Amino acid sequence: MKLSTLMAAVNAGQGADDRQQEIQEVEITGIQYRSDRVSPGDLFVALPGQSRDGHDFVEDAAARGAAAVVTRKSMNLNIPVLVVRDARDALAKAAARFYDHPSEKLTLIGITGTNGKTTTAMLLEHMLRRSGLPTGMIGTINYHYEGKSFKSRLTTPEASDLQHILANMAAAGVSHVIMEASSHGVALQRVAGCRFSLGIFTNLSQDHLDFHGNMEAYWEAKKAFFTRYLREPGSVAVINTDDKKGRELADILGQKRCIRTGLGNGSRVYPSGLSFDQHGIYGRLHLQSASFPFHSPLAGQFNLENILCAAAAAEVMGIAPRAICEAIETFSMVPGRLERIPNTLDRHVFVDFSHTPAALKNVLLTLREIIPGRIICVFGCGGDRDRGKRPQMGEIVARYADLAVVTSDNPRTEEPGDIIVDIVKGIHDARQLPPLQVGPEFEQGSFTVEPDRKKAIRLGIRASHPGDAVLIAGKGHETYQIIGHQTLAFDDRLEAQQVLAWEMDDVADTLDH
Ligand SMILES: CC(=O)N[C@H]1[C@@H](OP(=O)(O)OP(=O)(O)OC[C@H]2O[C@@H](n3ccc(=O)[nH]c3=O)[C@H](O)[C@@H]2O)O[C@H](CO)[C@@H](O)[C@@H]1O[C@H](C)C(=O)N[C@@H](C)C(=O)N[C@H](CCC(=O)O)C(=O)O
Ligand SMILES: Nc1ncnc2c1ncn2[C@@H]1O[C@H](COP(=O)(O)OP(=O)(O)OP(=O)(O)O)[C@@H](O)[C@H]1O
Ligand SMILES: N[C@H](CCC[C@H](N)C(=O)O)C(=O)O
Repeated sequence: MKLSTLMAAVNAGQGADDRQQEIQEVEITGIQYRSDRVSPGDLFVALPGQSRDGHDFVEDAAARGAAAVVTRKSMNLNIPVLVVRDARDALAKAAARFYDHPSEKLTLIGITGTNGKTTTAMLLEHMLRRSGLPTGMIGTINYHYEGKSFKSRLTTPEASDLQHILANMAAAGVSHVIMEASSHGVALQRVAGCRFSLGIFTNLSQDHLDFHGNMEAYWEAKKAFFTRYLREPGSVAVINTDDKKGRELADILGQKRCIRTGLGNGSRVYPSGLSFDQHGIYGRLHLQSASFPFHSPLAGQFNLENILCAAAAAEVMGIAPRAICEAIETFSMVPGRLERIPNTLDRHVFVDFSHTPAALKNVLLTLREIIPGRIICVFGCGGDRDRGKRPQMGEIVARYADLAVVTSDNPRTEEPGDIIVDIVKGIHDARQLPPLQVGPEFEQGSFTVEPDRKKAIRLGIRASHPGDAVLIAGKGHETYQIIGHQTLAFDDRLEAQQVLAWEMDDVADTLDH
């Protein structure tokens, strides 16, 4: 593509360069925002970063063969320099133009909210797929379409990666794409350049304040997805109005543009006759055009909210209510979300991606309702992330679990012990216990600290009795642990399986003797 075409798309001025005609003719063969990934012929867009500035990598990009660069200030280089006011906006617009606006060839559905995005997205995908629609998905666990699956580095990919993925999906014949729109994805304009047909809001609670600074800014980012990016005529918002901020959002968007879901008055998609047990959720689902009985193998009130959002969206996409209810019945699990680790020891061992206070509380309350025995929670909090969550999560576990093992999540560049101290403070506040006691066994107050996650999982499972639940929270589907700058192989599910296998062997040995 000619550079002139992209210049028009991003509305760029030309910095310190008078070779006007020559520049317009430059051929661009790709778009890149990381200098170390530049190939000859690429347009390099220098983004402002949190720790560094893309401007510092412009020369690196040029040395690797970039054909032109987009910057926020004029620079002296021997390749064209296009100056823009907003480099993130330019990246998104240039990529959308370069890949020929793929979102306009697709029905694009964006899901935002603190918790429940992946679950709702996968449920909706299941509903559309069962009805024969060629569907793609972009989210935290991976992105996939037409039998192909790719690792996700981010929940919402950077704008140029996103446009590239969408273009590949459109070229492969995908008609509907469901994507998770994280608050970073909105605030950093990764989704600019996308045309959305439908947006879903699940809920808002504390997370990511390391990035947004305060709840108001976090809320603004979520809201902006609907007010800034869901603006096409005919586009629809599905909103969980059992959530307080959901109600606020529905009021802002107005009756015509949104479908309210939930138990509350005024919901257009709602359940009745509900019951919950170990085998899931039962009831009747009232969609806009019809109602049918349903059973979902998923557990808990929070998953009911995800089901209502996905069902309302599927109906807007033209799926028949009966088919929606049948799809709910056959959707049993999202990897790493209340994923049960099977065993013959009568222990209910679950791995769950709850890494926010609200998620942890909901999951613990759900387990309390469906599990007869005690609840043992093995958990930590991520390093280099919202510190305010830590004492809150400690307090929640102190209140809603019977035993706890406080351990490391992904410490990243923080000292694991410092993160644990923040968590334990919340436990003390809730239980008014004496100062932290570190030890291999459970101390008074029924919690212990074991920074090594492998050992912590072992401790948690070994402390359980038949009928008890062990919730290993925080890392869900993750197959790694980030310690310092290293990403090491680690999977809560495999660790739990190994401990359970040893325990089962011990039982077998005891029976043999
Ligand atoms: C907080 C955040 O989102 N940071 C993103 C940001 O990184 P940054 O500001 O730290 O970048 P930086 O390292 O300072 O570098 C500045 C610029 O120089 C460029 N650079 C840097 C080094 C180099 O050698 N060459 C080069 O060109 C970088 O590409 C970047 O454009 O810009 C980078 C490039 O665009 C992103 O990859 C990076 O995401 C990081 C990896 C990240 O972990 N983000 C997480 C927090 C995130 O976005 N999560 C959300 C939320 C998920 C949820 O809801 O739970 C997600 O959507 O995944
Ligand atoms: N609707 C919900 N409300 C509150 N908690 C939820 C809800 N749905 C799921 N959870 C909890 O949040 C965890 C993460 O769920 P899910 O992956 O669906 O959310 P997400 O928004 O995609 O998360 P992330 O943004 O971190 O990728 C689950 O393991 C569960 O504990
Ligand atoms: N997308 C989220 C996932 C957090 C998962 C948790 N295991 C952690 O590392 O804090 C983040 O990067 O903040």
